[in-house]
Amino acid sequence: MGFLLSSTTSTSTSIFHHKICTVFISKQAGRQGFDQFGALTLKAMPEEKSLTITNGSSNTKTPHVLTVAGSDSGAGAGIQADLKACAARGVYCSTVITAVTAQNTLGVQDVSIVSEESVAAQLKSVLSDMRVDVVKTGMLPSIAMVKILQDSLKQFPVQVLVVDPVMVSTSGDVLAGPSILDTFRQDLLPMADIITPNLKETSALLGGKQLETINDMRSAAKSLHDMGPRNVLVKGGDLPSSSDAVDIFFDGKDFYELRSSRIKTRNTHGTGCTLASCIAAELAKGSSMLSAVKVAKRYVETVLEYSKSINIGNGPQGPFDHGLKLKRSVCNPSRMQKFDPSDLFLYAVTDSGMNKKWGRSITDAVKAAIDGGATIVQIREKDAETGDFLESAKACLEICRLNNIPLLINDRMDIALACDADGVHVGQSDMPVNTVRTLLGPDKIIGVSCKTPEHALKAWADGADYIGSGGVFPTNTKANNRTIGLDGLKEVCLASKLPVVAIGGINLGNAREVMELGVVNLEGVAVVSALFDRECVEVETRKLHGLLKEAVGSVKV
Ligand SMILES: Nc1ncnc2c1ncn2[C@@H]1O[C@H](COP(=O)(O)OP(=O)(O)O)[C@@H](O)[C@H]1O
Ligand SMILES: Cc1ncc(COP(=O)(O)O)c(N)n1
Ligand SMILES: [Mg+2]
Repeated sequence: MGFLLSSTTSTSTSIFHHKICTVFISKQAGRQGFDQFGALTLKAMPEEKSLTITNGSSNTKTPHVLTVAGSDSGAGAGIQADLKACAARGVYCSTVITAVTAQNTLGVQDVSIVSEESVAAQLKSVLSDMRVDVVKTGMLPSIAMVKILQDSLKQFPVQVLVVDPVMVSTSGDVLAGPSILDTFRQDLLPMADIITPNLKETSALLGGKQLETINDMRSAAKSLHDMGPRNVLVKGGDLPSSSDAVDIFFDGKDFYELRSSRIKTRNTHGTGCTLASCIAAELAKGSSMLSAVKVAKRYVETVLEYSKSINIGNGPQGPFDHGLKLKRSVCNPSRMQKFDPSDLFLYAVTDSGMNKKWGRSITDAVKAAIDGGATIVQIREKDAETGDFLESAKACLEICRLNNIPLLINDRMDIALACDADGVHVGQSDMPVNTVRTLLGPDKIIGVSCKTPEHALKAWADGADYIGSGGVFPTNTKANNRTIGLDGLKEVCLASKLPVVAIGGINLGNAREVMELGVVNLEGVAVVSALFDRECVEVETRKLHGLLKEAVGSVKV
């Protein structure tokens, strides 16, 4: 994905742009950094006009955008897009609904305008109580609503106003008629810190001006700026002559050409609302205007690319996936069922050293363990490089998913997230369990190594799903690992509110003793050497599986 920004002064005659990866070029000198989408950026510079939000105690303030817009029943645009965009960008979003539209991927079927009293009351409710940083407007379907907004903001001022002068949807349907134009020009635009019209809206605001080239967009941005807004972003999503998606940003002094690749997709319904909300969200977080616009554009490009093949509705214009989650659950379904403690019955933990010693790949090792009856797999690659570890994890995950066996990653939460593994197993000195739970979310499996009843109780309180307790017997796999013995294991099991898997030196010779401890929450054994430091993993796993079944007299499918 390329994305380029170039800057020229308003007096310069030509816009220059260099399509070199993701480097932004500015005539102004500034510090370089990377934004959250990986693009090299120029940090806000002293001379750059900044709309930085100053919230006294800004460290503890939750950034808050209020969107004043119409509802879209198809949830691709309008209020629904604004809520999703703000959520995706980590900003709280409250809502004032100005109209209820019946919309889908075919277009707009009905518009019902909310009463002026209700809009005024909604504005008052939110603005009088909640500390709103940025107000973002979308569909304002009547002159009265613009006036109400103006009055409300006089009574309850906010620091920034982002105006998306919605008039025509991407589908071409009219959402605010031409009678509103004078009010937009005279009242709304002068209040705005930034306006974000699309080409049709730009043309309408300028009395029907033809817009066919990037130069036309540039002069239009200047004309709109003359109407009073502090900044103008003319969006070129619909510019037919351009193979890239080019927007022109003008701050009254400099023009910036924001260029990204044009994603080939039908799923562009709501791009305008999303862009404006994302700008508002970044401003609420304290960004300067130019950085906010750059991040928002990159966000739109990223979500369009990610969502290009999702399939919602039968019409020509589909919505996209603000949260970057839908495709994963459709194309790469994770194990949908919840964690089942009986999965811990025969827990195979890989060891890169042993696989190397026996000349087998990690995927062969995992496959053999599953064929022999392993009921859960953990990949433990202490020495692997991150890139190699990720590739191994992805390959093992494919095998595990085919066999409906959960795959956990030892310690490396980043690897688990990157490959969408079923969970992680952490030790006492790894990332704290409550942090792992926050980062992995409620659905992933988290296991913790515990040696004491105190560890076990903490694991439960912190949100783990199971504990691994040991080393039960002496083992070579872990240096300096205190052995707790069968008594220690039993003590931990009795204290634990979570299911337990025993670990440490367990093999065909002692597994029976472990399973016969007679504590209900001891679900199984985790094994490294007894499976992987052997010539034939499948045979060893099968033998251990048989022995465990005999020991508990139950069958694990
Ligand atoms: N196919 C696309 N690929 C990449 N970016 C796009 C695409 N379509 C629109 N955009 C971007 O989405 C944003 C919204 O633009 P636009 O579609 O022109 O506005 P609106 O949705 O209000 O009609 C702009 O930043 C534009 O460049
Ligand atoms: C309620 C509502 N507000 C705004 C738009 C503009 O949508 P788009 O971003 O597709 O131009 C819309 N279609 N519906
Ligand atoms: Mg659009």
